[in-house]
Amino acid sequence: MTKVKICGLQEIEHVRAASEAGAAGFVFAPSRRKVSIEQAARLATELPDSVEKIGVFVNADLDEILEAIQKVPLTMVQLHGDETDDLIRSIPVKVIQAFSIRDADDVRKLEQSIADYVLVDAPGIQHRGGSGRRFDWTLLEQAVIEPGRLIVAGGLDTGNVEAAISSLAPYMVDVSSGVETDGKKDAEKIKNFIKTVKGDSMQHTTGTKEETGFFGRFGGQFVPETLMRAVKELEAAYAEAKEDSDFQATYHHYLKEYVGREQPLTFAARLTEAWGGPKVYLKREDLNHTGAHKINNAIGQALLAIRMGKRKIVAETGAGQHGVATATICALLDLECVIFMGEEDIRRQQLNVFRMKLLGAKVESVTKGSATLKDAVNEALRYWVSNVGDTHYLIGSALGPHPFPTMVRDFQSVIGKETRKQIVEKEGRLPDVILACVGGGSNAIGMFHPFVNDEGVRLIGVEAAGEGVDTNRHAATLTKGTEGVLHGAFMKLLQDDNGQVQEAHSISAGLDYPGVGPEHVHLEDIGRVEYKAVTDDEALASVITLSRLEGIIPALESAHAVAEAEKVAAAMGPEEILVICVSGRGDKDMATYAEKLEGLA
Ligand SMILES: O=C(O)c1ccccc1NCC(=O)[C@H](O)[C@H](O)COP(=O)(O)O
Repeated sequence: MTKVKICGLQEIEHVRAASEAGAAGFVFAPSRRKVSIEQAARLATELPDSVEKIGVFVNADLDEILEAIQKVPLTMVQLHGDETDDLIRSIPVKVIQAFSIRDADDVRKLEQSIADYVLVDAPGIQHRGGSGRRFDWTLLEQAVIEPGRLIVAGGLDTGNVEAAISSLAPYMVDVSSGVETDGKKDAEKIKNFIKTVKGDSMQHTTGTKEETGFFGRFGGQFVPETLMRAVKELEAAYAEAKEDSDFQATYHHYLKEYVGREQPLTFAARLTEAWGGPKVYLKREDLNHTGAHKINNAIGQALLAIRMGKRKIVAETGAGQHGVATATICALLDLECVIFMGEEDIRRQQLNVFRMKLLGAKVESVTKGSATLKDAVNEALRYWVSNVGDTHYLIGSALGPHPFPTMVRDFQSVIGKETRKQIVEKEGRLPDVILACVGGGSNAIGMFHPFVNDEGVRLIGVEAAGEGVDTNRHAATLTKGTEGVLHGAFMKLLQDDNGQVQEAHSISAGLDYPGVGPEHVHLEDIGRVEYKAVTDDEALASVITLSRLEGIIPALESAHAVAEAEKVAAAMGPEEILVICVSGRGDKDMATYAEKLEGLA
């Protein structure tokens, strides 16, 4: 499906109108539409991650382009001048090279372009682009250029864009003048242009229909009638909050002042040397207040609950990290807090149980089923059904009925956004490989989401193989599971032939879950993310590796990502870059480490 770029944005209301487009353009070249880097950075915060942020330059020097990539941050760069191939090669994000089309010679020039995309435009009048004029599309009939690289611009509007698409079949259409009235952007025209191009099929471009809660075929709202009202209320409240700059500012205030963000992307020098392959970087979610990534989501949802007038929170917890994060934020914001936790996990995570109680939460022990995370989610959902009037269910992973998977992903995307900015600052380019552990999948989806459109970045999720994926004691849902409904969403899960949910096993309580977030299932389905499984023993060995080489004792969950990273690194070269998300620290796992690693540690 053809993507839309709205170019020359300068005002917040127009940026918001462009939020359903595939791309937004900021002009840094001389023009009446010119913006400063600082202005573009402010405007870009209004756009969802799914929208490409494109900087338009005319013969700018590399330093200016790099500064804008870093500060806005830009995901693509559009060059409208006489830029050299050397400059194009030095740019660490995807590049669009613009060509003015007057005759067949111009068409031959664009065929030689080394850029990722070529943009065809009418010759400028006062400036190099944004003229509002069309060029002769028939000149492109003989052009040798893959449609997947072609972007059409120049004099497009709602009246002619369908004809441009049917005659040129481009990857993207680009408009500026055609969505303006009296030389200023017009929000209605922007929305109409997007609607005209995308029509009813708008949601299919990424293979997701997030506003209806589906990622491809996965997700949805499979809940009893008694919960439907609460789920719909939450959906509407989150849709509003997401667009509300005051809500976003409050959320980011807590991330900075309370959680301690941004967290470093630490270069792991000794690990790099020991593995003898790529440069290894660690994204340090272990340094967050409360010790793991879980607090990023707990803060967002607690603020949303208050916005909805709900001052009681129910949550589930496996390893206890989400329970502690929830109890912490409830203490801070004076909310009543009930946490459901499996009896088996209470035994494994004594320290976190005490922390939750100390913070004022009520911890309810769940003895049903395997007495682990799945059973805790069941009980938390039951509690929510009975108390839905004044209680918010603060789910801890990218699971559950819509809007939970999208909402949790959005709150956790701070991990990937920071990583993206930091690696460009440190290395001037994006990494080759990123790994994160997957239980329900929240740290992984938060890390992966800002990179999903970067085809050159290999994304690897690591599940728990427990005692081996060929035994019946593992939690490798994506590797071994089959499609079905669990906890309100269509996903992959471990189930028997009668659809009965099977018990999962992992030494790590946070990965010990028989389902997985629906967006991960979709990303596996379309082949964008690879999912691997690591055994209990391999994870334990990596706890020692990271502790001894970097002085970082990881959580058992994060150690799974480290173990797979070691295997992946073996096939990589020294010029390559690998990033591991260290989702949490190992304090909570000390009893397990003392028992299992005695004699080794
Ligand atoms: O918009 C400008 O003023 C501009 C100035 C210098 C270089 C590029 C510029 N704009 C790029 C674009 O807006 C689009 O790529 C395209 O040219 C839009 O064309 P149109 O819809 O005809 O305004």
